Amino acid sequence: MRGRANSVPASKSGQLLLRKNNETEDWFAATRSSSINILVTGAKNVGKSALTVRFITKRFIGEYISGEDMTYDHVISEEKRKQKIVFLDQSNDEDCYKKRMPFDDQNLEWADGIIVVYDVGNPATYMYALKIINFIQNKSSSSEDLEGVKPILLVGNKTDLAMEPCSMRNEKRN
Ligand SMILES: Nc1nc2c(ncn2[C@@H]2O[C@H](COP(=O)(O)OP(=O)(O)OP(=O)(O)O)[C@@H](O)[C@H]2O)c(=O)[nH]1
Repeated sequence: MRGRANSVPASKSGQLLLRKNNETEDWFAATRSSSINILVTGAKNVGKSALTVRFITKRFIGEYISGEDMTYDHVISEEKRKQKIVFLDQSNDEDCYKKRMPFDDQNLEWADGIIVVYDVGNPATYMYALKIINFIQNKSSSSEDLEGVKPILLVGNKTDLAMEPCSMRNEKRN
């Protein structure tokens, strides 16, 4: 564990409630009816937790729990209307490329949308992300439980690292 969950600040626009993922059947049922649910998935170490916390707090911070499944509750307010969004951030393990998928059917049924993250500097994580998207699309079209095709967002993360050699080259030129 690299982060300190208690020091994650609340966002100005809503509430950040972060907890270790210990959801039960009741938790799935309750959140399905009361919130917009987002599954965050992808290869290990691509920045799933960092990206989720950055979206909620608007800042890149190192103070979050990494390497564990987590859920984050976030409330957004728009025109006096409040909407709760729950993120399920699933940690992956070293053997993730060998395993079929990092989530189960229940996770997929629960999700209203899926964010698939890859590291722009690591092609293997991109190939894995495509595999995940392919799996979800095939599953959605063949399963009645999934209620049609879910929106999927493919996100390339760690762009700052990918740009580094280029900007260093430019500095040398100037
Ligand atoms: N430079 C840089 N580092 C990042 C970025 N996003 C995440 N990291 C770092 O990458 C490492 C992994 O980030 P996590 O958010 O824990 O990755 P994860 O995908 O949740 O990892 P697992 O839970 O182990 O599957 C951490 O050291 C982060 O600080 C980014 O955009 N840029």
